Amino acid sequence: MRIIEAIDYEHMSSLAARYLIEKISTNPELILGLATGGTPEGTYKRLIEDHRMNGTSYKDITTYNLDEYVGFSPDNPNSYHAFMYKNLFSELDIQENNVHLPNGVAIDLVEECKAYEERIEENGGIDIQLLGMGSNGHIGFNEPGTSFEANTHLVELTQSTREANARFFTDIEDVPREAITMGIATIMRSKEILLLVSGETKRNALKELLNGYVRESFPASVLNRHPNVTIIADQKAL
Ligand SMILES: O=P(O)(O)OC[C@H]1O[C@](O)(CO)[C@@H](O)[C@@H]1O
Repeated sequence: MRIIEAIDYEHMSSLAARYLIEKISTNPELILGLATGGTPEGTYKRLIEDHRMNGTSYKDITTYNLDEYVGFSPDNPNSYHAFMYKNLFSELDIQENNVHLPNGVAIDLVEECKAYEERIEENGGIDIQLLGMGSNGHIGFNEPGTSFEANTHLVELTQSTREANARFFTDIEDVPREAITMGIATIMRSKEILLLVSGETKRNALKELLNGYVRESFPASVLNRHPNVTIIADQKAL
């Protein structure tokens, strides 16, 4: 596990963007795993800036997002589909057919999870997965206690995650109770992982991850078993 120390959120975002741009430049057909939440927003801003200024192209890039709320269709402004289009995709030359997120309004949600997993496999797997981490150690929406064997699946969100995500909603009651998420096993099959950690609220979680004790009660600890993980963390988190 490599750790890159950033001065602050802005610096972390610049380093992460540069890291991804280099990967995209080396492999224009990269299969990129993406995350939502506050952590990667700054990185996405910088990818957009670079696309405008330097013309880095995404036309042959394929993306798979980690998760989506159950019951939210792509046109719901609080869906992760909408988040990704607003914060990244609408500003890039990415092809809509190459963008993948779980369908939170699928009639058969279990079948949707299976199909999502299969699509990733058929594409040859994720080359690099961008991750944030919840303060309880969740990655994607894999809450503490999730089996490390889990593939893409349906989850019930914990109260702490709903509270943390309530800032994106007008009322906590509007935060969904269920989501579809890539599983820990899905994430671990990525060839490479880039984890971003910023701020004091993540300091304890990062400490837990770095102490190397791997356990299902702290999902991010599984990253200690992955052969190719880079963490970019800012000073407040370190
Ligand atoms: O980046 P944030 O908003 O702190 O969230 C942490 C993690 O929790 C999630 O919101 C759950 O999916 C991830 O998208 C994110 O990486």
